Amino acid sequence: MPRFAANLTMLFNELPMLQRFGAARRAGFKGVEILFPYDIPLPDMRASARRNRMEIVLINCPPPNWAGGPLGFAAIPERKERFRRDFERALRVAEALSVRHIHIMSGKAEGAAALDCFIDNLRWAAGRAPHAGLTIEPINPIDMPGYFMSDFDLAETVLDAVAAPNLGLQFDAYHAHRITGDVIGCWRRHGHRAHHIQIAGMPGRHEPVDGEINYTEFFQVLAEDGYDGWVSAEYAPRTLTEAGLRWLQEFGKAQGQPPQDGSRPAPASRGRPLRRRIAPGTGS
Ligand SMILES: O=C(O)C(=O)[C@H](O)CO
Ligand SMILES: [Mg+2]
Repeated sequence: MPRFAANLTMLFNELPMLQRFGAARRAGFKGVEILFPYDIPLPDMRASARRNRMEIVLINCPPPNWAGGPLGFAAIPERKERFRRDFERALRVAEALSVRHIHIMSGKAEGAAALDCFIDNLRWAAGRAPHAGLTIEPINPIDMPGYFMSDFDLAETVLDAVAAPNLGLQFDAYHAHRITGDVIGCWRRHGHRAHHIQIAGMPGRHEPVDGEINYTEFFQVLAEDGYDGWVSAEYAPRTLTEAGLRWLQEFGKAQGQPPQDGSRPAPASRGRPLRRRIAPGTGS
């Protein structure tokens, strides 16, 4: 049964960040994502998460600069040092907040050198923090032109090349729709690699209701596949967040029975909260 998380960078932004943890708990979420955890004192975030018994499920490395700035550095050969510095910072935050996944953003790049660089950086990160859950996420080229990690088959190539158990696919159904036009088909091809799921409606990236993506069917397929990881709401509320949360009650109940015949690939590891402090440079 999926557990639902709220992306606090996009939801409840009627409130200051530290008050959003409580609002998410009261709304029925069990966890949160924070794309920009770098400008809030860690003790305050840790206290707010603990007070509301909310797991921090995902943070970004680095925060996406939606104001037209860089969107990560992991696939940019001449920015390797910057990527590794960003990752060390993200790892410190993830350890301090017991975060389950660090989403590594590729940045804008293209070609074989970018692919080699991305694979090399991910191998380094997976070895630097073997107990950290790491994800890569295909992001559609309409919303993010030039972004390197823009395709699910490319993500599979990278995941196969890195072959690290703590590196998985971040399956954003909104991007899957914009890239392939077939969320269910994309899930059937790639979902067994998914360590984390995000959802949003189309058009407009609002609440996951109505619109072009059939989330009732998607959640039924997740139930049949026995997906037991997190599903995070990463959307822009049409009005106040609370006014658009009917879907959470609806989908929180929708459950099927996973097939007993093993006809679907076993779900990949879904990661776990990062608890062990890993001495710098030891990889252990
Ligand atoms: O853009 C998305 O869908 C993401 O999940 C990134 O982490 C934030 O840009
Ligand atoms: Mg996403």
